[in-house]
Amino acid sequence: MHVDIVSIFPEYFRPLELSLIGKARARGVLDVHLWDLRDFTHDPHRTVDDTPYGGGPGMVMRPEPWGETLDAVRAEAARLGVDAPLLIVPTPAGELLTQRAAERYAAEPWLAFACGRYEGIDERVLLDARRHMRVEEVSIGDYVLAGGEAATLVIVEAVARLLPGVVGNQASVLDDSHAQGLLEGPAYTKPAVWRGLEVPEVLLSGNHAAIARWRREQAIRRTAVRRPELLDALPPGSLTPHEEAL
Ligand SMILES: COc1ccc2nc(C(=O)O)sc2c1
Repeated sequence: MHVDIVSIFPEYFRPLELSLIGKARARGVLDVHLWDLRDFTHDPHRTVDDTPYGGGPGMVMRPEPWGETLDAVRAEAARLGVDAPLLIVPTPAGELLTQRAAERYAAEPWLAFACGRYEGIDERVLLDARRHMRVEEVSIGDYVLAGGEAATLVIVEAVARLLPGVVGNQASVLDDSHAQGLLEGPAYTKPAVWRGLEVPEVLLSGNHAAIARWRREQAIRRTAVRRPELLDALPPGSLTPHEEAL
């Protein structure tokens, strides 16, 4: 997968050189190209923002540098044989990111991210981008960040870990919270007793069927308490009558 990230803070993405994603990049599973928006300005101060039409607080990101940068991103994608990357624009006004969306993004050959700052990007940038690319406006939660960079890091990590070969044990990806529409239950490791706290006996029993049953029940109970709406969203018949009663 190829990922383009446009930002005025490309150094914000140093974390993508570390750990799982850094290793995936070193192995060629993932290719990340950072674009500095200021490289596509033409004034001495490399200006990327201006006051909002209609007044109001803060500044809005100017359309010209964005238009030129996204043209360059598209040209690079075309040069490498991709007719149009999916452009993801993190914004508080976006659709909420879900695991299903991350799975959909993981199937794309090429993702581009437009990281806004200030009060956002001139709307015409998105309108123009939609003439040439699929564009999705995405939020990572019901809170507001200072810009799209942190959200882009979250989305890239949620997507990259789904790519084959990135996470060593692919089975662990399938059992993660939200992977099956449920929250993960509690996990334990050695020692069997720590500060007087014991590991649940079933996990020491070696009875794999009982362990699997216990883990699923724990996941259902935790989901029912913390995120009941996820249970409501499960496909009909996902829970047995016994599990429904938990
Ligand atoms: C100006 O660009 C921004 C500002 C805040 C913000 N908050 C996000 C979120 O997903 O919470 S994405 C995002 C982009």
